[in-house]
Amino acid sequence: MRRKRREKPEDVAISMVKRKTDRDGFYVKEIPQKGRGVFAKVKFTKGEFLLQYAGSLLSVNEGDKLEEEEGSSGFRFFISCKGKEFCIDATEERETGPILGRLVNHGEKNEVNVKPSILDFEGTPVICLFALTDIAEGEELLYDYGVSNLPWKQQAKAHNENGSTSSVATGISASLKKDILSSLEKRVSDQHSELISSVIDTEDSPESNASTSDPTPMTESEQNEKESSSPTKISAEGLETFSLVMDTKEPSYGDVSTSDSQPMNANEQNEERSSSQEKDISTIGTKISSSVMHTEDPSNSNALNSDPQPMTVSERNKKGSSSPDKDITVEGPEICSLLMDPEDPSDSSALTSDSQPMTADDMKFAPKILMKETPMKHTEVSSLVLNLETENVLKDASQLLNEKSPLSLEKYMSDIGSEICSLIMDTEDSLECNASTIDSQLMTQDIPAKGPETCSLVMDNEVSESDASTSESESESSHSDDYVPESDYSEDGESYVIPLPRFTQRSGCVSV
Ligand SMILES: C[S@@+](CC[C@H](N)C(=O)[O-])C[C@H]1O[C@@H](n2cnc3c(N)ncnc32)[C@H](O)[C@@H]1O
Repeated sequence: MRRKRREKPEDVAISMVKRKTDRDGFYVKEIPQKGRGVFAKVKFTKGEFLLQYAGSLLSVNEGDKLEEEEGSSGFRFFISCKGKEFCIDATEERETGPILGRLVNHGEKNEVNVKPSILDFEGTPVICLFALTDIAEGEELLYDYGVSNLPWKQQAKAHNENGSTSSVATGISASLKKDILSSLEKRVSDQHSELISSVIDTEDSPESNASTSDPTPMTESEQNEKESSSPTKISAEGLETFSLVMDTKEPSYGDVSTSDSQPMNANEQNEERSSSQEKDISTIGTKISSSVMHTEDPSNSNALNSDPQPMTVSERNKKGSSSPDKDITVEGPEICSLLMDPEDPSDSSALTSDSQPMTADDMKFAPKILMKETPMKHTEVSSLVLNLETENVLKDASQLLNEKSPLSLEKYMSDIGSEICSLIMDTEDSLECNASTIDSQLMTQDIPAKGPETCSLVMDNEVSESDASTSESESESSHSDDYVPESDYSEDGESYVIPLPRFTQRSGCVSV
């Protein structure tokens, strides 16, 4: 008996296109980080027709216009068929018809199991997906979108390399960054109010004063000795010496406290201890976030209005050498200005018009956070990171405060300085990496516009090796069980198949 000849996959494809429906054997599942994906419910053999990528057929100009106006939807593919270019736009989510093809996700070279091809169906190009390998039950269908530097890849890479904070600043548009920033500002400010109330509560409670538990206030000579001693010794003394620890570690601020010729006497020391801890924590949050806000928005004049003791630089100077925070306070505007973009003259108004420099209390925490010079290059990013970190600082400081643990609080505050510096540097690295990503995406975007033959460049680079090695054997075995569509007119002269390299997506799948 003669064995029935197996139907050619492209004929199966055309008959499914005619029926305007998906074939059975697939299901859709949500995948973390990817959205929906299509999975095989049954086994499929290499070469089999799987699904149609159905959408509206547009001219390249129409597709380009939509890309420009709406950004990339992730569902617009620019293809070429018989020397002409088209766009198939599957952005619209349909209820009926072939709806699964558009949900197939991108896969890396080593994971792809699907091959897209373009068939000519009654003069109209259609994208059909064929099995590139045997596909097991439960396997996700994946094909190569033909776009290098896919945005989600960059984001995942940055996330892996730098941790979650960096990814916040990577791959996001300026407007999104602005939104994040303003929402962070709000959160920081809310958190700060919460912290203030918790500090007030803590101060009201007699047993809760962590600093008063210090049993041995220093004498004047002890205090003098302390001023010149090692960071380790100083840091063990208590919170008020925290700025000395930081100053010693950071030479450019060494004069802030070590030049202070008016050490505190024992009473002052005691008083300082009893009030400074909670106050420092609560005010530094406002100051840092306000500095960021001022830097971002010169018109924001009420950010520091709640400061109970604002003093101008000249007021500070008039206060005389008896003021232990004189030197520190004079430094305030300068430090704030580190956050400003030196190349943007409009920024200077933000702080020159601000008559409320940081106080000495603020400086105990501020120098390490503010002094890093790197952020001058990317004020916006720095502010973002500072906002994030301010929020974390406030949260953690609040927790430590609740734990009434001055030493751990001191250590924590000391640690965060360097963490923030490296975060800012990481973020800047990511930003640079992102800039080059955007460049390459723009290049990728330009390539297909130059003509059908250049469309293949993107795909060629990605799949040429594996594809070239299989295409010949595929052609040879085009009528065998292993049949995979080839790049020739079929026997009836109607259906037309273009191999992978002609299939490319014009731009990244996610708007950047
Ligand atoms: C053609 S759609 C695929 C279906 C999509 N997952 C959904 O739920 O609608 C392309 C979009 O899916 C996401 N995507 C596809 N492949 C991905 C991958 N490997 N990793 C992460 N996201 C992916 C991207 O958001 C891309 O813009």
